[in-house]
Parts: sequence; C-alpha cells; structure tokens
Amino acid sequence: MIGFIGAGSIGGAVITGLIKNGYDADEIVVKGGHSNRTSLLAEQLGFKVVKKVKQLDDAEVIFIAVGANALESVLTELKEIASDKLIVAFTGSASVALLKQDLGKVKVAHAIPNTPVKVGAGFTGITYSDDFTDEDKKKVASIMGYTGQLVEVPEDQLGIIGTVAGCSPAFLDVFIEALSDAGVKHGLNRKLAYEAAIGMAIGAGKLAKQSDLNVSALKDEVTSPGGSTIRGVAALEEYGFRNAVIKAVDAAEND
Ligand SMILES: NC(=O)C1=CN([C@@H]2O[C@H](COP(=O)(O)OP(=O)(O)OC[C@H]3O[C@@H](n4cnc5c(N)ncnc54)[C@H](OP(=O)(O)O)[C@@H]3O)[C@@H](O)[C@H]2O)C=CC1
Ligand SMILES: O=C(O)[C@@H]1CCC=N1
Repeated sequence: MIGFIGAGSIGGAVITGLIKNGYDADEIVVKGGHSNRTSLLAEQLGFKVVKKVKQLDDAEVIFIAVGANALESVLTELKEIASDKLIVAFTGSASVALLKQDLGKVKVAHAIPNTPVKVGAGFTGITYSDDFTDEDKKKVASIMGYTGQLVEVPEDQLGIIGTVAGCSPAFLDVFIEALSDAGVKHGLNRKLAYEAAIGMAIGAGKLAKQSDLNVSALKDEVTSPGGSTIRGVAALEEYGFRNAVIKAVDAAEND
C-alpha cells in the first residue's frame, strides 16, 4: 500500500500517472484537502480516499503533495504514524533537514516531479536522507518508475533540477502557444497549428534524447545554408530568446 497527502496539480498528476501506467489503484490511499478535488479524481481512477492522515497507517511509502502553507500541520499529524515508513515530500519548500526536524528518526526524501508524470513521461529529481538504504531507494524507484524517470541528485542541486525540469513544462507550453499563435497569424487554423507545434516538440525532444548529437548539432542540421531556419534562429537571438530563458530560470530560482 502507498499513501498520498494532497492530490492537487502534482499529487494528482503522480497518482494519475501511476494508475494509468498500470499501478494497482487498490494499493493507493489518499488523504485530500478541503475541496472535492480528490474525490472527483478518485471517481475517475478508483483509489481510496480517507479523511485523516492516521488512516494512511497501512502505507509503506507516503508521498506529501501539499503546498508550503499546509506542510507543517501535515507533518505534525504524520509524525504519529511515520516511524516505520518512507516519506517522500514533493513540497518545493521542503528539505531533508526540515522533514527530519519535524518527523524525527524517519527516513525521508525530497523530490520534485514534473507534470508529464501524468502520462508516464515525467522527470523527477530526488534527494534521500542518509539513512535511506539501497533497498528503500529501490522501493521508491519501483513506484515512481511508473511515472517516468527518477534521478537521484545532491540536495544542493534539487532546486535547480526542479526549475529546469519541474517549472519548464510551463515555459515550453508558453513557447508552443506562441508558435501556434504565429502559425495562426500566417493562416493555419488553430487546431492544426497546435498539432504541428506539439508534434514538433514531442519529436524534437525524442530526437534530442535518442541522437548521438547534442542539441547544438541538431540545430545545425535544421539550418540549411541561406535557408529559412537560420533567419528564424537569428531573429530569436535578436529578440533575446536565449537570455529570456535564462532570466526565466533566474526568476524561478530567486524567491
Ligand atoms: N505543480 C507542479 O508542477 C509541481 C509542484 N510541486 C510542489 O508541490 C506542492 C503542491 O503544488 P501543487 O500541486 O501545484 O498545488 P495544488 O494547490 O494544486 O495542490 C495542493 C493540494 O494540497 C491539498 N491540501 C492542502 N492541505 C491539505 C491537507 N491538510 N491534507 C491533504 N491535502 C491538503 C489541497 O487540497 P484542496 O484543494 O482540496 O484543499 C490541494 O489540492 C508545492 O509545494 C509545489 O512547489 C513540485 C513539483 C511540481
Ligand atoms: O511553481 C512551483 O512552485 C512548482 C515547483 C515546480 C513546479 N511547480
């Protein structure tokens, strides 16, 4: 049995990714918040919903997916049942030290998934407390594996990994939206413009992942001499695209 506290955007995305990719919904129990969001999701996916954190006592691994404002109260309730469990917090502001401080001698991890977990194509960075054994890590990996990649990172890099992989689906969505707008401006209907932009993003990502070439060389392959693409790349540079992306990451990193 595994448990979740919170099933909002990221908790709901992980639960959806698990179940849609074959994890048994009967093995998932969720304590939701104040709205009916969790019960609506449970109707679609078939997992069990409980009202109190202590009702997650049968879970071997508990994922915390609440925001910073609810974390302290959740940890206070969780402390009563946490001693024999693995606790994995998605809360951005959490840290291994903070979780240990509030939960005592409990094995804890801090992880930042991204929303593509919902379709089994996620990228999740994770940092474990020192007392996590290889066996414990395997247990967490065997669960998160249903949602995509899980990569262990040093704690001082979890924040930037969380920005580069966790915030950036929103950045890419803005890019896809802008590209579709441009397509519409030049006469495409909206549906086809989105199909083309999204299909391109999926394909270019897959190629970048599978190719021996780095993305710079892949860009070179598209830019035919004297052709249209290099004019587009030059315009992106003229309007500060690269710098805008770096500034977006700076902004996300600096609270
Ligand atoms: N969104 C993302 O892509 C990512 C988010 N994160 C982090 O995850 C955290 C949550 O973000 P996000 O999912 O976007 O936020 P949401 O507001 O969508 O989700 C938070 C959920 O927590 C629930 N909740 C609040 N209090 C409790 C409680 N006491 N017990 C159980 N559930 C509770 C809320 O339920 P209700 O609304 O029903 O009250 C809400 O659905 C943040 O710290 C964020 O940094 C990390 C990685 C990616
Ligand atoms: O916007 C946020 O704070 C969270 C962290 C990573 C993605 N979303």
